[in-house]
Formats: sequence, structure tokens, C-alpha cells
Amino acid sequence: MKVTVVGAGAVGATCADNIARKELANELVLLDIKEGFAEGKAIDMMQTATLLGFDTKITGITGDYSKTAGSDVVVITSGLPRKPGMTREELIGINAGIVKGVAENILKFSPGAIFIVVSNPMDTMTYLALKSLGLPKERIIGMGGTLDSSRFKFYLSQALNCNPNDLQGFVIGGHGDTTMIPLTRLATYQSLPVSNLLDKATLDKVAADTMVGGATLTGLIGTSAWYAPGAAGATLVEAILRDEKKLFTCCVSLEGEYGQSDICLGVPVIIGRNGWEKIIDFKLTEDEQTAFNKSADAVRNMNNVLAEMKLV
Ligand SMILES: NC(=O)C1=CN([C@@H]2O[C@H](COP(=O)(O)OP(=O)(O)OC[C@H]3O[C@@H](n4cnc5c(N)ncnc54)[C@H](O)[C@@H]3O)[C@@H](O)[C@H]2O)C=CC1
Ligand SMILES: O=C([O-])CC(=O)C(=O)O
Repeated sequence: MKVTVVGAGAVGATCADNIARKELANELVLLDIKEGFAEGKAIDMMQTATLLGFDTKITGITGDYSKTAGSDVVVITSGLPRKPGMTREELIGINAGIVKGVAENILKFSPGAIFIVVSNPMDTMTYLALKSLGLPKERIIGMGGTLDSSRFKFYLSQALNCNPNDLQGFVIGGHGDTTMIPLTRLATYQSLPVSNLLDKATLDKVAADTMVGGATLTGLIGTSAWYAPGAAGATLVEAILRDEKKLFTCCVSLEGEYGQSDICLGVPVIIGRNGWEKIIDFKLTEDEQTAFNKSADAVRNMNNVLAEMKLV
């Protein structure tokens, strides 16, 4: 199997590191535009191979897409991260051009690839990839809800003082500070609804903390997070290459599901060797559906900017 990660920065390198450690691919290409940067990161990672005992061959490349040829999965992390005080949406002006160019270059050499889009604003970048590439919708996956759901379980575990691995919880909707929807009603602690264990005020705080999880880390670190984002990207690569048929929230093209069309938004999907294989209907309450529709409106406004930029 061959995987390419575009963008050898914080998220891309962490994603590649996780892919190599888990030996998800025998060939892993890390590509960046900055001269020598991906080469350096790849050599550094290869120098951990005998320490960690993995067999993946990692190659760093500056800009030469021919070296990515025949990739089964491509993870796009190229683009600017936000700084404290910014929203993800403010990145659209620079990142949209980068993501479109990268995606089109990748397609030339890997027509069969499954694309995982990470760059922000992710929901709109996923829509851009869908529209620019003209590939079957199942092969375009935006990574956001997988990370947000992991953060949701982290905050729940803090409130419950429990092991996060004993928790189930999903965040759907957009991957934005105000657009994501932690589904507190459906979260469970080993099948027991967490609402049996936490009062409403605590659950509301968990949801609010989850929604600004990325902004909180950006404020603390000075740039946005990478360990959990990189791990989330690698987790999706694993689910695809190992045909796991696992359930994650991912940003995918909706054609009537969850009441929305002509948009890419976070919903629960089964991930396997064909990309996203099925959308699972969580049967939202009226309030949850209202929040989902509001989230869709906000993402659609951002998607409209792509037309203004003449990118779709
Ligand atoms: N969807 C999600 O859940 C998450 C998304 N992100 C987003 O991921 C992106 C990357 O974040 P970081 O890795 O922290 O940033 P970074 O600045 O550390 O790395 C970005 C890399 O992209 C490279 N790059 C820029 N233009 C390129 C091009 N045309 N071709 C190839 N490489 C190019 C840069 O040289 C840089 O090395 C940001 O847009 C960030 O907002 C970050 C975390 C989570
Ligand atoms: O917060 C950001 O800008 C990066 C991101 O998407 C996240 O960590 O969730």
C-alpha cells in the first residue's frame, strides 16, 4: 500500500509518523512545497525505524508529484494554520488555492486515490475537493468530526473522572467553533447514557468546551494543535487500508441525508476500503436537526466564497 501526506508541517508530519509506526503502508511519501522540509522530516522519521521497529519506507519530496504516483490514500494537510484569536474560516483566502492545486496535482498521478482533506476551513475545503476533482463522492473524506468526537470524549472523561476509552460519543455538523454539534443525548459510558451521570449544566459545559477545543489549544500553543489531528488522520487511513468498516464522524457529500444537499458536512459514516461506504442515520431530535441545519447554513455561506474566488 502507498500513502501520500501533503504538507510536512505539524499535522502532516504527525499523521505520517502515526502511519509509519502502525505500518499501515509499505510506502509513505511526505510532500511539501518548502525546499528540503519534507526530505528532512522523512529522514528524521526514518531514523526512528530501528528504534521503533517499523518497516514503512518514508520518502520526503519537494513539489515533485510524480513521486506520489499510485497512492492508495492521500491526506491533504497543506495550508496555513490559524493563530490565537482567528477562526478557521479566516484561512479560506489562502488555503482554498493551495488545496485545489494540491488535489489536482495528486489526481494526475493517483487517479484511484481516496482523499482525506484536513486543511481548514475543512468542510469547505472538502467541498472544494469534491467539486474540483469530479471523483465519486465516496472517495472524498473530510477529517474533523473524528477529532472533535475524540475531544468530546476527553472532556466527558474529565467530567466523569473515567477512562475515555469507556466512552462513546459523536460530534456531527461543521468543524467550526460555532458549527459543531456534540450529541450529548447519545453519549454513553459503557452503554449507560452520560445524562444519567452528569447534570445538564455539566453536560452543557462539556459540549461548549468541545466546540472550542481547537481554539483553546491554539490559545495555549500559539498555533493550532497537531497530535490529535495527526492521529485522527492516521486513524482514518487505517480504517480505509484495513477495510475496518468502523463508524466515524466524517465530512462527506450529502444528497438529501440529514435533510441537506449540495454540501459536505460531518455525519456518522462507515469507513472501509472504498472510502466512506454508508451514512448512518442517528435520527436526530427536532432541536438537533435545527442545529444541524444552522450549521449547514454557515458552511454553505463559506462554500459560496469559493464561487466568489472563482474556484468552483
Ligand atoms: N481538520 C482538522 O481537524 C484540522 C485541520 N488543521 C489544519 O491543517 C492545516 C495544517 O496545519 P499545520 O500542520 O499545523 O500547519 P503547518 O504550517 O505546520 O504545516 C503546513 C505545511 O503546508 C505546507 N504547504 C503550504 N502550501 C503548500 C503547497 N502548495 N504544497 C505543499 N505543501 C504546502 C507548508 O510549507 C507547511 O509545511 C491547517 O490549515 C490547519 O488549520 C489542523 C488541525 C486539525
Ligand atoms: O483549531 C484549529 O484551527 C485546527 C483544528 O481544526 C483543530 O485543532 O480542531
